[in-house]
Amino acid sequence: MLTKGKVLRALKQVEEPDLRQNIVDLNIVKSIKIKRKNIDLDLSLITQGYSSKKANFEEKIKEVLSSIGAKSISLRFNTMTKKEQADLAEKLKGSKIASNTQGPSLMNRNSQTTFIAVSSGKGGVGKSTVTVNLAVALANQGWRVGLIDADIYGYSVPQMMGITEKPLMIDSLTLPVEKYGVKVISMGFFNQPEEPVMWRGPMLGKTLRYFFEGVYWPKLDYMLIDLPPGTGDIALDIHTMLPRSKDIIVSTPQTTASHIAERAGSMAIRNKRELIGVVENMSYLLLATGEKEYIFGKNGATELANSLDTELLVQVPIGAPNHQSFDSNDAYAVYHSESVHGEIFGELADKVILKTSYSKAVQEVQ
Ligand SMILES: Nc1ncnc2c1ncn2[C@@H]1O[C@H](COP(=O)(O)OP(=O)(O)OP(=O)(O)O)[C@@H](O)[C@H]1O
Repeated sequence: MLTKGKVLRALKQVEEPDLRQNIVDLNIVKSIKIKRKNIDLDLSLITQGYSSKKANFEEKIKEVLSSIGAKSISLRFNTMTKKEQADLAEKLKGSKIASNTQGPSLMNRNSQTTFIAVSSGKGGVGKSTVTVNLAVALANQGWRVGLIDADIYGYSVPQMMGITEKPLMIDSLTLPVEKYGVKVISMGFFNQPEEPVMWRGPMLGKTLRYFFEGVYWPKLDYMLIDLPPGTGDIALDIHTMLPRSKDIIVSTPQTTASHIAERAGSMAIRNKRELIGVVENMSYLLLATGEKEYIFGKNGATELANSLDTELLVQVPIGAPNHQSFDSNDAYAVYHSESVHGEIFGELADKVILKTSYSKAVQEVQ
């Protein structure tokens, strides 16, 4: 016989896709009526914007209820009131709701998330391209990945990933936007396109802090941070906020770029942070014959890695992602996982996982 208890138990298997919490704990299930094998549910969606994902959600509910013997299932959807949203935001902020989310405790000492800051000494070398594609490659392997676009003035991640959606807000809590399995937050979500960001100094620090603490991050294995170029305030702020973060330095083959990248790397070393290694971008042209033409010279990044006493992780050739169309919604900087570039980023993900898992294991043993 179907009982409310059985139905609730079954519904606990259904997750709200943004918060990755079961819909019973989130107070989404408002009422359950059972008549023999017919179930009638009232559900309250967290926000209106969420309704685009309703289809998946409906399917999963029907699946779990059928599995306990329901023959007909009817669902009625509503949206939470402002008061219900505020209560939920409060609960989430206190992380009272469940232990499998990080919530605002992303930076707490016991967090299992590996923070990786991607920096470059100079702008335009492909730092954001590397961050985005590494994030996607890690997510493709099933890791839970977040990406903070900390380039507050020069944000480019939303456009690069083809994100047109805005983040969901539950009262004062912001939910990151998910694309290609990566949870993303960027200043670009809070501004109109082309609007210059006029904030300076303290506001910048506050924005960054909000990205870490005011955003509801689900539990993550990796959090990638796309730093602004150079060794300026934001880079320093991040490193003060996240002393445990590890660094990847992006450079191009030209010696000048490497020299500047070296400054970013030396800063990491001075601050006693772990350098995962160097990524050389725009290293060569891949000719139709399969040969590599090193048009900007060959040894820049190897020398850089040697001088920083670290490893050259991968060399990424010159070449744009080969999309079918280039309409404005295309993720113009995300390479297909089976392309030459995609495979190189897969290799980069493997190296990053190996290097960071090793140091994690060592930390755990100590
Ligand atoms: N391997 C590559 N081949 C071809 N074009 C590339 C490659 N890597 C990056 N680009 C292009 O170069 C430009 C700069 O890249 P990107 O924005 O990633 O650099 P950045 O270092 O993050 O720049 P900024 O410092 O301005 O944020 C972009 O138009 C990007 O699409």
